[in-house]
Amino acid sequence: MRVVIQDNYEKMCLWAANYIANRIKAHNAGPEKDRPFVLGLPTGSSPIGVYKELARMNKAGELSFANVVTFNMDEYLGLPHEHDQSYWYFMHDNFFNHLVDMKPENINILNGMTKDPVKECADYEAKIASYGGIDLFMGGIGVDGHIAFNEPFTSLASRTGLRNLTTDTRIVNSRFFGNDPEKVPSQALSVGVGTVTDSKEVLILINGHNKARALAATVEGGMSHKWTCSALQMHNGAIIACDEAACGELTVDTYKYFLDIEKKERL
Ligand SMILES: N[C@@H]1[C@@H](O)[C@H](O)[C@@H](COP(=O)(O)O)O[C@@H]1O
Repeated sequence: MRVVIQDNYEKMCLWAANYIANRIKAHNAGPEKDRPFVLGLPTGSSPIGVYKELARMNKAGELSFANVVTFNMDEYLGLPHEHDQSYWYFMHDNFFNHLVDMKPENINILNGMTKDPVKECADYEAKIASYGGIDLFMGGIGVDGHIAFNEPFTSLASRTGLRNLTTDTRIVNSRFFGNDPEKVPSQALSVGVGTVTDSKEVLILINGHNKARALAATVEGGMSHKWTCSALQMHNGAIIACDEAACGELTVDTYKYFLDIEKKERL
C-alpha cells in the first residue's frame, strides 16, 4: 500500500487529480488506447477538489475524457435523478456538467429508482466486466471506514448490491438533508468491497480530523470486516492520498515511514 501524505486538503486533491490525469494520458498513449479507460468514481465532500481540478484540466485542453468510461460507487435507493441529494445529481453538478468532451453514454450510475435492485446490481457488475474491469477506482471513506456504502461487517468479498445504512451513517449524512437523519434514505445500491478491490488500481482519499481513526484502521489495523476499508491491504495497487489532519491516529513511526518512502524516486 502507498500512503501519500499531503500538507492539506487542496494539495491532496491536486496530487490525486494529477495521478488520475497521468493514468488516463498514459492509457491513451499506450497499446490499449483502442479500448476506453475505465474510471470508478465516488461522491461526498472528499473528491470535490479533485473534480474541480480534473474539470479545469479538461477545459484547458490538457486532459480529454472522450475515451473514458465511468462507474460510480453508489446511489441512494428511492431518490430520482433530479433530487438534489441523489448521487446522479451530485455527479453532474460537481463534475460531468463541467467536462467538455465526456460522452453521456459513457457515464454509469446505479439507478436508485429501479423496481428490481437485484437485476440492476447484477447488470452493473456485468457491464463493468464487459469493459474488462475497472482500471482505476477513486473512492472516499466514511468515518466508520466504509467504502462506497459497505458498512461495517459487510463481507470483504461483497459484490454490487442493496445495502442497509447504519444509523451512524444516516446521522453523518443528515448534514445534506436538513440535519434530519430520518430524511436520509435508509437503503442504497452500492458496489461491493470485492468490486472495488478487483480494480487494477484503487485510490482512496482520506482527509480531515474526523477520518483519523478510519485512516489508522485502513493502514495499521488488522484486516477486518469491521473496517471494510482494511480490505485494501490485500490489494496490490492501493494508494491512500491523505492530508495531515487525517494522520492524527497514526503511530509516529508509520507516519515517518510513509513520508520517507514517498521521497524516494518511483519507477
Ligand atoms: N456513500 C458515500 C461514500 O462513498 C463516501 O466515501 C462517504 C464519505 O463522504 P465524505 O467525503 O463527504 O466524507 O460518504 C458516503 O457515505
